[in-house]
Amino acid sequence: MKAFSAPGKALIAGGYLVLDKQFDSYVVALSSRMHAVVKGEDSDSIESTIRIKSPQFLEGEWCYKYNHDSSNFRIIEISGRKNPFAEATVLTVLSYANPLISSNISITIFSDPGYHSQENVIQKGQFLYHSQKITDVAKTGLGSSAGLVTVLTTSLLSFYWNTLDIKSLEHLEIIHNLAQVAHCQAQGKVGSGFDVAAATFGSIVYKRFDPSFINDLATDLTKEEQHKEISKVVKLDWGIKNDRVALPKGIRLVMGDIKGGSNTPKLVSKVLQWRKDDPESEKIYSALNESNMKLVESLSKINNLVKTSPEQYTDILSTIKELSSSEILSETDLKLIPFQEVIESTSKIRSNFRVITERSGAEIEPQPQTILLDECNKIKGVLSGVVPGAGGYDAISLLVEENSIGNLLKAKETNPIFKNVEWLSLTEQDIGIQEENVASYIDFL
Ligand SMILES: Nc1ncnc2c1ncn2[C@@H]1O[C@H](COP(=O)(O)OP(=O)(O)O)[C@@H](O)[C@H]1O
Ligand SMILES: C[C@@](O)(CCOP(=O)(O)OP(=O)(O)O)CC(=O)O
Repeated sequence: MKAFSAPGKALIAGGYLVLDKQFDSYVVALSSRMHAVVKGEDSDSIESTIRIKSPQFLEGEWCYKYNHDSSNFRIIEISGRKNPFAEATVLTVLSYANPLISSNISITIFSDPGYHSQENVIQKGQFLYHSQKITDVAKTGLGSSAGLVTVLTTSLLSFYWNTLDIKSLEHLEIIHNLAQVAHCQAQGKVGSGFDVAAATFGSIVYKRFDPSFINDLATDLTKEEQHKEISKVVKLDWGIKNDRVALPKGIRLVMGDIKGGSNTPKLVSKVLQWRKDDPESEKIYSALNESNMKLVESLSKINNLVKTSPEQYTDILSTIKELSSSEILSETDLKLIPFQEVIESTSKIRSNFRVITERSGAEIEPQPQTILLDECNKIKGVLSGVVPGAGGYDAISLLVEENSIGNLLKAKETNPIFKNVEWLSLTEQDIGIQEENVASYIDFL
């Protein structure tokens, strides 16, 4: 038996731009993780089974069978149940590993509470159990399918390859590329892949791959052809950027779930159409990119400060704790410059998002979110706040001095503007795929 986990994500800079491979984005990996426990044995039957259980959801079990004598990798789910993400992952890893002998594999999935709505649940240990099917439970937007696909890819591959080493960058890239293929095939479209990249590598500055790596994959192939095809594509250098990052010590990411929700594909299609139609769009994209990169740079400056002057840094944090963002901006102490740059670049990211909102009609930072974020900025210790990812009414992400979290809780109690906000109990955990101790899941298997 082995166990692995992969993190959820928040895209704090680079929404929409990340769809285009000329732009970098900043993705934070979260402490809400998707887990998988895998066990399996070889068998001498012609038929192999891969059973995937997700006991936190009603009817959360899918059993895929395939026949070793068959000329192609065709798998069937024995009771006709659908889980496109599980199915595409099984098929992709199977065609890559091309096992010579049959096996029976069982994988149990556990997802941390942050991924789904916490209504009508029973808690067992660290996990929440829902009374509905996975497709009927509301999501919070942390990227459950990317987490699932990535952790499933890792678990299955670890069964077929007992030399799999998730500490090796080369192996991680194989996991990543396979997971991207499976995720795009299950979604029926090739997105930017930032969620799968964060699930694999952790917090990163990310630049996407060329969609042709996946779009050009041939279909209707024999087993040998399919194995060759996927092996060739997985080995290629996809040219992505996945530079590891982490938020500076003492600065916490806080996610506020907004009771509302937006439809990412609809927002994306509006923005892409606007980008084609509006002659000003390239200028606006370029200004947004500049502010994104300024944010990345200022966070990196703060990280350097932590390393080079740790004592001074502790003093700066205790100053910040007492100030709102506008008060930080009016300070003249030179040591505060990188923090002022975080505030200014975030403010520019937001104003560019508002320009796109107005010109495209896609509600990325609609007015209620503007009011909410402006109100957050008045709270002492809150450095900055944005609408993460595609924006809209899904969530807000704040960067907060770690001892000031109490100020947010107080605001929720006293200020009616925060009525629809639920502060999620998660934070950054910058590590991607990691191996876990099987013993911690035994009670739930
Ligand atoms: N814990 C889980 N167990 C089984 N399947 C899961 C789990 N979490 C996610 N999935 C799969 O991912 C799908 C949700 O994907 P999607 O709609 O893209 O949401 P998200 O934006 O969270 O990735 C589910 O319907 C299911 O197929
Ligand atoms: C617009 C985007 O660049 C970012 C969307 O980020 P979200 O984090 O909002 O994504 P979902 O979880 O799929 O809703 C589209 C993309 O990169 O695919």
